[in-house]
Amino acid sequence: MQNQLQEQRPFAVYSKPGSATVTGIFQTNIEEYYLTDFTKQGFVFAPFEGDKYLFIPMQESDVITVTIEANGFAPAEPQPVAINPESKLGFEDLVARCVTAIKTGAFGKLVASRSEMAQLSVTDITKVYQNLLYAYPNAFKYMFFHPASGLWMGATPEQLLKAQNHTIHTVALAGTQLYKEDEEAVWENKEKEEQQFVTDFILNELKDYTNQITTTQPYTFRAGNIVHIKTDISAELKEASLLKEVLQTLHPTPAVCGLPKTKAKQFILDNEDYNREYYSGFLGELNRDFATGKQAQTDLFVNLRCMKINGNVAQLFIGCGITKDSNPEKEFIETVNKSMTMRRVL
Ligand SMILES: C=C(O[C@H]1C=CC=C(C(=O)O)[C@@H]1O)C(=O)O
Repeated sequence: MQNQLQEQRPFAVYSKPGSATVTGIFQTNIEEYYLTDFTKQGFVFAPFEGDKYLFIPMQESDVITVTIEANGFAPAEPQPVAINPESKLGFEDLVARCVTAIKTGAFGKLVASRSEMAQLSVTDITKVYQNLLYAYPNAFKYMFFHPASGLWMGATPEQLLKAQNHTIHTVALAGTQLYKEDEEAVWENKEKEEQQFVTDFILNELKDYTNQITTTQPYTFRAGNIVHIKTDISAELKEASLLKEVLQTLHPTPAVCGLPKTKAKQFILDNEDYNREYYSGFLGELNRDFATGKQAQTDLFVNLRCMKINGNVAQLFIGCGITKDSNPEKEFIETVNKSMTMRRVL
């Protein structure tokens, strides 16, 4: 990884939820590749906005898979975050604007986000990635570098799309509360309704491209120090060649953008005062499982609980779903809670 960084060659290192292995795809040249042909095999890193998807093609890369050695790393509880009053007010104002827009009836839901800076306490970034690996076994943990994007890391709980030949799998994720040991999460009707809304949207979007759609019951799903409501959704693609269409239908998901999707995206671009870049984009394997070498396997995740690292400073990206009942201050606190996912490993 250090070599790739020094020579400015793209790479992706990642470990899937529940997996005991880490896979690395190391591009052997410094070319900038973008995804144009969705039948190609490689690793994709897509932004929130636009269709310039960074791509590390398999043919131009060395692939290594290693087993994670147990080390017993226990993430420390981070120091309380010093809250910047200006960014708190700015975010609360954004949430208030979202609520007003939702109340006009134009949106069912919007996702407001912000970024904040944090100092790294270690100089070796591979150590930060190791911490992520040990701290979040059930997330998709990655480190990605490309000269066009810079260095990113994250531990995301949200699958965008898993495809094995014709069978696809996605999730509807919404609702957030702090994880409490030995206590079952109790969800308010408002949160259950919001999550059902997301499930219904996905089912409706998939119906043109798929048959035999099945869903699980909504269940509580832990992601580090917080929990969400999740429904697993599976379906059969009418044709394998529809992968691109399905992907573009699902991205950006209601968990990171809002409903209706196109209008919500424009609202975000007009109202957020920073550039999301690759936060709330997506990333992962396209048409190949690199650990096993199996083809026709796609495994993509939404880029959440992530950060961009520059020297010893990390830019953390965090957002939350806003509905007509949202309270701006509570939503700000939720972003602080979510930021702990990253702060605990820095
Ligand atoms: C947008 C984020 O989380 C999403 C995923 C799950 C639950 C969410 C929520 O309850 O607001 C968010 O929609 C983020 O972590 O930046």
